[in-house]
Parts: sequence; C-alpha cells; structure tokens
Amino acid sequence: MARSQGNDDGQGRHGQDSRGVVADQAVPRGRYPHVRRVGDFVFVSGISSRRADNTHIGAESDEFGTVTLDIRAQTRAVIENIARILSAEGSGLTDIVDVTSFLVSMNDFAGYNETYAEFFDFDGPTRTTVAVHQLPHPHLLIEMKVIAFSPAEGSR
Ligand SMILES: N/C(=C\C=C\C(=O)O)C(=O)O
Repeated sequence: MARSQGNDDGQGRHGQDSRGVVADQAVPRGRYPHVRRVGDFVFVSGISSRRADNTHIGAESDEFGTVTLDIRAQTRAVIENIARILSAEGSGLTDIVDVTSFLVSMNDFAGYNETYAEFFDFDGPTRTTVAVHQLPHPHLLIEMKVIAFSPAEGSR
C-alpha cells in the first residue's frame, strides 16, 4: 500500500508517524489512523472539534459547569482539523471529493450547513449528512469523514 515515506525517526515527511497518526492533532480514540493514502486517494477517519489537549472547540462551560455547544464553531473546527490532517499527506480541502457528516441532531443542520458553505460549494465534494444517536463524547454535535483525490508525489 502506498504510504508517505518515513524518516529515520519514524515520523512521516509531512508530520505523521508510520501508523498514520498526525502530530499535534487530538490522538485517535481507538486503534485507527487519522489518515490513510491508497494510491491517489486519501481517506480521513471521522474527525471532531477535539483539540490536542482533548478539550473541544464549540463546547464552553460557565462557572456553574453549564456547557454550551455551538454547531458553527464545531463545524469550522472539524473542517480545520481535517485540513491539517490532509496537509500531512500533501493534500488539502480543495482536494476533497466526498464528505460524510454525522450530526447528533438535525436541529443543527442549518448552522452546520451555513458554516459548511464557507468552505465548500457546488464545485466541491459530494456530501452525505446523517443524524446519529450519539458520538463518542457528550460535547460533540458533529463528526465528519472525508475522501480526497490527491495524486501522490512522484505521480503528479
Ligand atoms: N473516528 C472516531 C472518533 C473520533 C472522535 C474524535 O476525534 O473526537 C471513531 O471512534 O471511529
């Protein structure tokens, strides 16, 4: 399987290790890579608004511990996290050809859709949006996974 070449330190040329785990990103919550290249296609696992310190963008808590969740902030953070993960494979948002979005509630669809449109348009990826019962953390409103078409270096 085609993978980015690693350096002697086991770190990929673009900041991912030999497992496909990208540096400075929230670590995968299980035994899966952030990213996997298969030929000219780059597959990104489901990504949330989680920061590297395991807090979540778009989940703010007040002095009483009341948590306010923001679908626009979470959607933007998810897309920005995906952009950083794609860059580890020399790819980017403009290379995305397919998006799957998982919302916990379709009540968030409008805010999600509005923020999505700041990044993508009709000439962008195909998209499927579904509502799911739960995501892996109660602060999460959205998770997205993408496929990008990004010819590997050397085959461009
Ligand atoms: N992709 C998965 C979870 C991601 C959660 C996160 O990054 O916060 C998974 O469990 O498959």
